[in-house]
Amino acid sequence: MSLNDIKHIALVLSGKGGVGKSSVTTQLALTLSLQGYSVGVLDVDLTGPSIPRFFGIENAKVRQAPGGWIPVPVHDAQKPRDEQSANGHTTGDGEASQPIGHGSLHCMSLGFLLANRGDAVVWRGPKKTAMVRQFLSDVHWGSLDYLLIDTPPGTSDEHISLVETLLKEATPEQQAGAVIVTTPQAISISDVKKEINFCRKTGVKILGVVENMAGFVCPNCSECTNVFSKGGGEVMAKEFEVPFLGSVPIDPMFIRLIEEGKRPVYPEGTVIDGQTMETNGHADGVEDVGLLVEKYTSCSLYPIFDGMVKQLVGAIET
Ligand SMILES: Nc1ncnc2c1ncn2[C@@H]1O[C@H](COP(=O)(O)OP(=O)(O)OP(=O)(O)O)[C@@H](O)[C@H]1O
Ligand code: SF4
Repeated sequence: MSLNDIKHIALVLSGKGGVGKSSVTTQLALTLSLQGYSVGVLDVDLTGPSIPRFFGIENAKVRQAPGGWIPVPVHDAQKPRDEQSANGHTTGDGEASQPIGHGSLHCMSLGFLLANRGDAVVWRGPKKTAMVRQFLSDVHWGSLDYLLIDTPPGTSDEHISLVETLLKEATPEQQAGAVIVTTPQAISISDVKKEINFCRKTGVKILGVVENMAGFVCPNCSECTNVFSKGGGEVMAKEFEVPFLGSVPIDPMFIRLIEEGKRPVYPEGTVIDGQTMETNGHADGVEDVGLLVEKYTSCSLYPIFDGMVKQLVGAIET
């Protein structure tokens, strides 16, 4: 089975669309890999598979091997985790880790297989469930520390059967639990209450709640203004006795990071601003991993996710 060599599998859930579930999945995955873990991202958000776009690999082609699909590499490991000193990449309390090496990051998404982006939206429940089952059995992930699964937003019966399908394929030891993403607006908060009930009904452990789009980071002075009331996620997490993982503001730089996410294709040895671009060949041609990591770690959201990931890893691995 393709999930055999995966240590921990975590779901990313949201009660409604557009709250930043895919963004949070992308950032958790990038941060985990920058902390040295080998990571896979499975995008089963069949209503709008956006993860390939967020990683800048939407034109990648999935390779078919004799028993299944080969996931698309976002980047390969630069330095295996066991070569990093135990605390060597931590700069101190509250400071983000310095990425002195990183683990591998691979992605599989329905988006790679659809000829037409709107195709999956009109599928009926059983077809979606069959597709998810195939994703779980036919992708060659190899050995992974973490597999993050970006799920479709909602708590309908269809979602319950989808999550049940996911859980059936993983052993209880592999099932780390779910991260719930919300925004500070009341409607989204009430949706997250449904999501908590959903997890309790399906037997999924809740790893914690992330409050996304809590405030706006000014691109001129980096001041963070709370556009909507902030803190609802934390209050609600307390009320339901689930961990609160943190608040993430809107940072326009993150949007640029995605819009400019398409990695330029440099011929070997191209020099830009006095720097020779490093290249490595992948399914989508040649990609510049250094640029992706550099852009990501310079965004104001990176230290927030760095702290969040340490909290999550602590909760999962202890
Ligand atoms: N913290 C943030 N700062 C800046 N932009 C953000 C942030 N979070 C999300 N966005 C932007 O908001 C938009 C919606 O985010 P995203 O696609 O992650 O939401 P979603 O909940 O996965 O949506 P869907 O349900 O459609 O899959 C994206 O364009 C994303 O770039
Ligand atoms: S936060 Fe300050 S610098 Fe930024 S837009 Fe507002 S007034 Fe201008």
